[in-house]
Amino acid sequence: MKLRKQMVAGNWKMNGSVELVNQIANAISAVELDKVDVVVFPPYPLLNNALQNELVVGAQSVSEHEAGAYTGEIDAQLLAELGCKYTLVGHSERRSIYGESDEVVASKFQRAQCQGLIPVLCVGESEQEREQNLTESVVSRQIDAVINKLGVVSLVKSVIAYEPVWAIGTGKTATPEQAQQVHKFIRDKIASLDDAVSQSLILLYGGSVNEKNSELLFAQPDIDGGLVGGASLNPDSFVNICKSAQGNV
Ligand SMILES: O=C[C@H](O)COP(=O)(O)O
Repeated sequence: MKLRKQMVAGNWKMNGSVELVNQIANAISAVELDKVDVVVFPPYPLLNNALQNELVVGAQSVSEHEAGAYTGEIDAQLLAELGCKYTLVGHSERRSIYGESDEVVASKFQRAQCQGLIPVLCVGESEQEREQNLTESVVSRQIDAVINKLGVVSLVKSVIAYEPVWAIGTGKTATPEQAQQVHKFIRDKIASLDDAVSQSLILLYGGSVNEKNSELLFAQPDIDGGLVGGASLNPDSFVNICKSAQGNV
């Protein structure tokens, strides 16, 4: 039994359709939403459809800037006005493909919170960094960028998703023990600064989560659910993953 309410988030990345929004909305009615928070992160053009279907919704990224001359960027204020509750910040694809630095990610985190959005801060090491035993220092550095800018209390209204880069979209999931080890490291690190913040913080695991491995991953004491990519595009799989989280509460 866990005290923290579990959470399962589906990051659709640059996938999905109006039809998929409808299918997911129908499928989710089978989940006990008092036990697990279910959130979908569709591409921006589908946010409104998802909201109309009464899904809890987040954006996949957000601008660090206030509204203005930033062609192609999306303002946190507008996302909040639309009805989004969450936004991802620092997903590894944003860091590696679009060059988002720890500092930019921390600014996005700040801008999101200023507008009442809950940032889901994504952290995780590459395969090479894991082989060099740098997992803890990489994850620490990524989290410290936020703590140093905004203080540990800023984590109260946030979620952290540990997503080892080598497990994203590869089918190579971290074992429950590997994932738990890093989640415990993160929780202990934050506890050393503020125990209450640490104990209430939702920590998600992401990286090739599917309906076969989710139950064991989510059963780990410091894993509070998952950030699911590929498997969140299949309504049956996504619902089964959500159901595997609801059993822990
Ligand atoms: O945000 C989700 C992660 O990138 C995981 O994606 P994946 O489940 O397809 O490995």
